[in-house]
Amino acid sequence: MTNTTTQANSVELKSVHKYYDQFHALKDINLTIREGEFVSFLGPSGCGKTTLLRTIAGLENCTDGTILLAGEEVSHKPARQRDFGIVFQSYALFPNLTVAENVGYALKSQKKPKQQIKARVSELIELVGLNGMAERFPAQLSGGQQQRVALARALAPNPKLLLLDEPLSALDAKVRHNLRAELKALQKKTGITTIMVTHDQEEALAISDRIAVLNHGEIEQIGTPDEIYTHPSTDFVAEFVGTINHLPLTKNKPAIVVRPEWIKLFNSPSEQRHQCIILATEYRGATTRLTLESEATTEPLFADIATADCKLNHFHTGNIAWFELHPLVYQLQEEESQYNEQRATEPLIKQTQSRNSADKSTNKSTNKSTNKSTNKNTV
Ligand SMILES: Nc1ncnc2c1ncn2[C@@H]1O[C@H](COP(=O)(O)OP(=O)(O)OP(=O)(O)O)[C@@H](O)[C@H]1O
Repeated sequence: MTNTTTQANSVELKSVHKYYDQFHALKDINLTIREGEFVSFLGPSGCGKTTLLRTIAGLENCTDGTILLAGEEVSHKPARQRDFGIVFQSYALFPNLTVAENVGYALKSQKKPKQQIKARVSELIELVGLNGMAERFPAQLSGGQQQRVALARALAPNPKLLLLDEPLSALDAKVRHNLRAELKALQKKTGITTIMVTHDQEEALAISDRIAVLNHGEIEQIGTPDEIYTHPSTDFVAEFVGTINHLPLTKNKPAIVVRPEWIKLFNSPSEQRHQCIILATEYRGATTRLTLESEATTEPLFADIATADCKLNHFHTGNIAWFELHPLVYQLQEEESQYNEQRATEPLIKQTQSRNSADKSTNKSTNKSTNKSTNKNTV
């Protein structure tokens, strides 16, 4: 991607802080969202996701820092002067207006010509899959349908930015799942720059181009779903976005995150397999979560095994089995080693210009100590 600040519909935050009286809710937020990107703010309750979204919208003032929308500074502009559409968890539709009237509401307020409003409303009703429901009232719609209306209403004035505050949380699992896929398709079709707040890691992984993981008002990591899941930069990110086992595989190699589905289980030994006992099983439908105890590790391991394999191989509580790690784990460890070596040598190069060689070892150990995850298990 090219320089984001020149992109028409990008969002840029520089050193943004937000205080509620003495409480520091957002701490030095630096973030660039590219035109057409779908970015999710993910994190536990109270970490500041909604505050960050509302600050971008101008529904909260930022205490310090700069916010640019489409290259224009809006840090102190009121919400009505920022060009966004917003969808809340609670739908917030006008109960006394029909679907068509709800969708066309903003256009009517802008005194657009009637024919233009009618055409745009029809286009949007079709876009969100509500054909034939234009004359219904919100109370005559399901939750998923109401959220489609809210989405159409937010998109009607053709805003530069779409803000979604937990838009799917109030829906039941099946509807949420379907609407999530539709939302992603719709966002790609319209190309609108979108920010979504969610506390649901699976949802964020499924729908986003990039995810910003927040913790205590700070961005812990921003990256693609795969970067966040496979290369979490802190223990907090690793544990929030899935389950982890920490395994330093060989001495002098970095400890890395091993996801439960990266453990393979067998009912016979081999050279690279480690014997274990199955301490517990948790049925999850397609997969079963096994807790394994092994002399090769100092802590129990979590392994997600296809339920069909568990049945065939009698992986039941109390039984003996043998585990090995998926080859991906060794590849990731190699990548991690190279990355750490790079990090350790970069400052050294700079230092040789100004310091003597005796400083090198100190610097290297400092870098090592900042590496993520100290580990307990050894395989
Ligand atoms: N108006 C307010 N006055 C004082 N503190 C507030 C206000 N709004 C939010 N906070 C505090 O700021 C912090 C962040 O709140 P925020 O609603 O942004 O969190 P969140 O990550 O969206 O959480 P959730 O997922 O539960 O909605 C919380 O500790 C909250 O109590």
